[in-house]
Amino acid sequence: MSDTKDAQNNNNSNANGTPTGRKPLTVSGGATGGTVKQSFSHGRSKQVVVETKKKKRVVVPNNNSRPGGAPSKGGKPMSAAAAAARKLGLSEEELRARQAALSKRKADEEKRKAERETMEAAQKLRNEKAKSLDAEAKEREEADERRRAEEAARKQAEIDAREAAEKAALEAAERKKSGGNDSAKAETPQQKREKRITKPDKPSSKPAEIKGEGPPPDPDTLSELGGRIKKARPAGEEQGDDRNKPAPSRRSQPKRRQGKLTITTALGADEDRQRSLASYNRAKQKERERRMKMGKQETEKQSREVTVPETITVQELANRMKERVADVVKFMMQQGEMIRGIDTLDVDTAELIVEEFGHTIKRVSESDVELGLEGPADADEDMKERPPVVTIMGHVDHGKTSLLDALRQTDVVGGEAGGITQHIGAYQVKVKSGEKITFLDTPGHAAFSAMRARGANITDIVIVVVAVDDGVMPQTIEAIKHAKAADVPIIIAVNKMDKPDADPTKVLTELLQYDVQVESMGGDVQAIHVSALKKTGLTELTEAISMLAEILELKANPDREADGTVIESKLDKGRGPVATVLVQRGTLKRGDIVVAGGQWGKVRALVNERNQQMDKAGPTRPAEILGLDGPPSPGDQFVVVENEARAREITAYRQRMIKNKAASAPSARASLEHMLARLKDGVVTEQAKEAQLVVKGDVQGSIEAITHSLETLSTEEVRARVIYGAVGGISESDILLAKASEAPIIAFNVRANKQALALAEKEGVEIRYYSVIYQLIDDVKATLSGMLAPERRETFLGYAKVLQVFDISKLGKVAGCLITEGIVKRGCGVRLLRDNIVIHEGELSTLKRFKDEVPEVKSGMECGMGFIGYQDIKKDDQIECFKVELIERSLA
Ligand SMILES: Nc1nc2c(ncn2[C@@H]2O[C@H](COP(=O)(O)OP(=O)(O)OP(=O)(O)O)[C@@H](O)[C@H]2O)c(=O)[nH]1
Repeated sequence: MSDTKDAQNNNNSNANGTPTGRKPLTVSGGATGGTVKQSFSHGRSKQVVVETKKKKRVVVPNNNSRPGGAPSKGGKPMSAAAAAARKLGLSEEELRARQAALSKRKADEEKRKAERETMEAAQKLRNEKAKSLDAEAKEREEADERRRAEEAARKQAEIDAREAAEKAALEAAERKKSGGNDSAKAETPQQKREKRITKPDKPSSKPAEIKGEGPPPDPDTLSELGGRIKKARPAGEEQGDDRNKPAPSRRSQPKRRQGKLTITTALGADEDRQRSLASYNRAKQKERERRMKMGKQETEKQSREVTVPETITVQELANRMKERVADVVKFMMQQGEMIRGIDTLDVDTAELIVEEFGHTIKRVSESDVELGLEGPADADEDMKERPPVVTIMGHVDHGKTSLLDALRQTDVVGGEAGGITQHIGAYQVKVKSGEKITFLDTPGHAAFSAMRARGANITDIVIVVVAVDDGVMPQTIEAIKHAKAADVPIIIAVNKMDKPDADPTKVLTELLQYDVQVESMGGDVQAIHVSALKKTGLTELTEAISMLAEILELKANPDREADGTVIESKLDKGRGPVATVLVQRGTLKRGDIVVAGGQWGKVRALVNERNQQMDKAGPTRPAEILGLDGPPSPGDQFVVVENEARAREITAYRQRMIKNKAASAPSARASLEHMLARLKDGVVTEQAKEAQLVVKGDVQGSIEAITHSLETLSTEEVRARVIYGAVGGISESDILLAKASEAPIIAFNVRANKQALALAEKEGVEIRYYSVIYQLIDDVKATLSGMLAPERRETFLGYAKVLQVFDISKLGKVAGCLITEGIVKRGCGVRLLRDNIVIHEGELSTLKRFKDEVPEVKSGMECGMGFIGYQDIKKDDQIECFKVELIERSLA
């Protein structure tokens, strides 16, 4: 390896002649090459090519040698840059590059700095701008606050000034009254000032006047005006009246500068403001009171014509006057009357109030709502023929129902449409001649007489059915009376003519007694012999009806709003309230708004006796109507009205009337008049016992019949009263009502629903079910009999004479007696007689023979007798002993 070293040494000396002690590094790159002879053992050698790689040179600062160690060309002196570069151990280019880089960096830094400064300046500018905006907003706010405060103060000043004016005016008036003209002349300057201040018409200018004219108000005036005149100043300032503007007070000046009005300053620090707002409220209140007092004089107030019925609530009256209820109540309080909004006023009191509030009253009757309900009368030319309405009456079992059934079958339409299927209280048949007849299907029992009477009133013809075998009976006579009272012509139907030995002449002769003279006997009453069973004489009967109808010239105007009468009503489970009505005038149409008694509704459906839907029903057409809000009462009038509002108004009035009637009913019984009447009749004045009942029935007619029958059961001692009677099944509300009144429920052909049953069981309400009216009446009769006070029957037992009176510590006074007559029994009734005068009546407490209590003591024996709660027994007193029995009574 020594060869290699040599070669290197050669290379070193060749490249650089300077003795550096180490091999100089060459700048010029690239590999330098050469060959070396390499000797091996055994004398062998080899030429080896040596390649030298250029290495990176490490620059030592104080090393002056250049890379490669080459001196400058030609030995010329180096430039300053070169020297510097050399000094740094860099080439001139490197130095220049380095310097350029340095100067570039410096320039960049300066540029960035400049940018930063610009941005900072812009930010600063923005901040300043925002600050100034904030300040402006603040200023604006402060200005607004100030304006508001000044406005409030100005308003306050106006109010104060007005008050002062009123006061001054009042005082002036008083002075005028008391002192006449002299006092007016002797007006003090202060009064004059006050007058000026309170000029009423220009309130806005008043504060200015206060300051602008005359001397400042003296302290007395200020105190009279509540010291508020001073506050008018800000208003004057606002108006720009600077002439007499006082120098702003020191107090107010800094406040303005303080800027924004805070809650603290408003509530605490600013006493002026607080006082001002409070007094503003007071002034407002005063103003209201003044308006209330001087309501009549208010020029802007509208005077109204107030419609007032006989009674009106305070609330309603206030509404109609367009006044506040509180004002009306206040006014009445001033009159010494404490009333509330819900209280009812009579028309005279209402008039007083109405006039006080500056209105005029128009007195009306409450029933005026019904005015014009029936519509105008029909003109003759509008009248058209209508079918007759026929009612069948007669005595029980004379064949009314059978005859109605037979007549129903005469209907020629019936065959085609399946016949009359519904029992709806009224139906129309078309007889062979093509004429129509409407029959009212009224039951014949006496209990239904009230309904029958109504039937007679709406009917054109009455058919009195008399069974040929039975003749004229009480209800036959009643039927004739009803028909005559209603001035309705009669047709006599002598029924059961199929019976053997039928003698109609006997019946017709009998009728003469009741002022019914048939044609065959020279009268004008038609008598037809019929057999409902055999269906004979029916054509003759319908012909007689048609003939009579022709004579009666029955007409009605079909082209108008319908009205008529309710024949029957019920609460149908599926269909709701259903009313059978008979149209008497006009034509009832589906969709019409109908008022029927206290109920109203829109006719949802019209159904005929064949259960067919109809679009309309003309005069004397019976129809069931659906859509009412409740079942009306039989006999109620129905009428078609123009709109729902009218319907509501009328029904509300009618319901009120019904309620009033119900409310006044019990008090009428307990009235003085009633009591006097009873005394006159020699009736005992003891309060009658009352059996209260809740009646639920299938149809309204049954309810009426039951109520009527029960009323007839009542005596002076006991009375049955139906507190509630309604159509429909028994509901929970019925049970609750019955429970509240401790009344049993009478269910006629109706049942209770599941919930009602459970409730009845829970509440212990008794429900009695009936389907026969007689049974119901008998049951109630038995109940009433039970309520009758039992008869007290007294039986004489014996007499005892007091021989001696003992005072026994535990028993009190005990009389040692001798039984002079009859027998004395333990616990019997006793009367203590002294000189034949009854001084005590009571019961025996003890009856002893010697020391033992005994059940009885007979005549001639001695015994000890003590009285319950009575001690005043004396020697020689007589004791009458008697037995009392209570005997049950029953209604006749
Ligand atoms: N022989 C005969 N019996 C008749 C005739 N009409 C009715 N009856 C019978 O008389 C009885 C009573 O008949 P109804 O039609 O129920 O008599 P009503 O007047 O309607 O009876 P109430 O509804 O209870 O008032 C029944 O048994 C009928 O069969 C008739 O023309 N001839």
